[in-house]
Amino acid sequence: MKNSAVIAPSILSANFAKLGAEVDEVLTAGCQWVHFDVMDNHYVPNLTFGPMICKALKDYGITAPIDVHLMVEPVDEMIKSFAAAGADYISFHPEATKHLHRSVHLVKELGCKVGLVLNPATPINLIKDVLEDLDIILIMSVNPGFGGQSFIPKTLDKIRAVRRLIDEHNLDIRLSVDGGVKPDNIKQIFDAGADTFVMGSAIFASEDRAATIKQTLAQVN
Ligand SMILES: O=C(CO)[C@H](O)[C@H](O)COP(=O)(O)O
Ligand SMILES: [Fe+2]
Repeated sequence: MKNSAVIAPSILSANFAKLGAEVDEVLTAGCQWVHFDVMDNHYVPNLTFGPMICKALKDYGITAPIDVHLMVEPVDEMIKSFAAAGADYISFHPEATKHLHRSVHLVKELGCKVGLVLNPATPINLIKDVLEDLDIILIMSVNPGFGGQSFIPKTLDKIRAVRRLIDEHNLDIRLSVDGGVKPDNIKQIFDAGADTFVMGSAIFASEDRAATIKQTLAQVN
């Protein structure tokens, strides 16, 4: 069964020089989470920000859940650092750890909710053995590493398949979609079974962010 819809703005597309204010703005306009893209120039060919910025957002007073998307390899040290920095959800790519069960349980032992991320060409089979341990599954609808890419339509099949898997096992797992989500395709993604929507450029590059967020929320509620 689907959870209530959540919009998680990806700060990858925010203006880092005024990050706190940018995050306040999109939360006030109705977004519920903050999506935090961590890239290491190793697992993906790009470099972003680390746990210090996560802690800075918490210290600034952000109380919305922080949804950390680790695009790093290996994962365990960053899991520890982000748990200490106040992350609420920590998701990582299953192929970025040698010991998937151990890394999944590390997140849980540190008191965070845990997610696994499937790239467009990563088979769902890879997460089946730990399915019941998960709080969220993040389906990448672009190849990871950059904001502002176009949604890959074929990933709608994977969203439908993961929704079936969650429902068949009667599990309470959020199904999130990340990459190229926009007001003009979100309804399709929602209908395919997603309940959590990461949006970076569509929100932060919008000339009227509040209107874009309102228009987006109206389609998933
Ligand atoms: O994980 C990501 C990239 O690897 C980002 O979360 C994602 O691309 C969001 O940005 P946009 O909505 O602009 O596609
Ligand atoms: Fe992401």
